[in-house]
Amino acid sequence: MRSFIKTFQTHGFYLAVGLWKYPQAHCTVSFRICWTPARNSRSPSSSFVWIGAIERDGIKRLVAKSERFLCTGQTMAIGSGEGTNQELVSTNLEETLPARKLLTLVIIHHEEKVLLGMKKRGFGKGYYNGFGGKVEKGETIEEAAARELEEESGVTATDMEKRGILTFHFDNDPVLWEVHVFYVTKFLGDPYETEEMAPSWFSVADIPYDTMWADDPLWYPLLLTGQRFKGDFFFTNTTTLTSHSIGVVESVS
Ligand SMILES: Nc1ncnc2c1[nH]c(=O)n2[C@H]1C[C@H](O)[C@@H](COP(=O)(O)OP(=O)(O)OP(=O)(O)O)O1
Repeated sequence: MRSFIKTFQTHGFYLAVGLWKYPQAHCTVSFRICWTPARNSRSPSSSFVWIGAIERDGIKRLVAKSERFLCTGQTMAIGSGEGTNQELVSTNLEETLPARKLLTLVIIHHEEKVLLGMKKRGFGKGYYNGFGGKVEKGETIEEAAARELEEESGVTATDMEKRGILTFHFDNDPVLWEVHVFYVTKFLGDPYETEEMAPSWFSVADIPYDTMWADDPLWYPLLLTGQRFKGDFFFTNTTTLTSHSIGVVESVS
């Protein structure tokens, strides 16, 4: 986290600005407060108080309106203000963040080979991919990853490790897809074809990127060489990758 708070005095007003950056959460929180000091305890000053904003994934939302307050010595009373903040979206921080759907993706790398499944139905049909799906209510991301792997390939992971977080942005869907990528080298059972996936082993040199999601060649090499990573991928028409950013990170949480 990076942060700063600064105060200024100008034309009889005080101004405080603060900024907190949370790079891992792609998030910046800022505020501005402007006030006039009380001249004495019987002569309260009034002013406008703060504007708060949160910026996430490049989208800035204002989350607090200006309010008038009265300040007498140590006592501050917040009253209804004349906020002129036209861009106000909500005073509830949670409501201002873009909605996210959580998904999992498990890649098995065993004896120099990678297990991929041909998706037989639904989203991504016709692509080879790892095994995974949506996190359901009441389960952790790790539980969802283990469940989806078993449901789609029939195998049980015994050394699952989270290695990456991929965020997918679609031009036709305001909801961001946050995919948590897990790496597995040990498992129980033999993979078999299920209703959703037909599994096959590929040597690393023969990974069929031509029949995979367009982002895959950008991060599989990181995954398969032991790195941790975070990336953002922007798609139009669901499958056309138009831009991306990806970085190696020390830890993924
Ligand atoms: N662009 C990209 N690259 C790599 N992997 C993925 C994407 N987009 C994705 O959605 N995925 C992954 C993430 C998930 O593992 C699957 C999609 O999950 P889905 O099959 O829709 O989820 P389920 O819960 O299994 O769905 P149901 O069919 O059961 O409704 O692809």
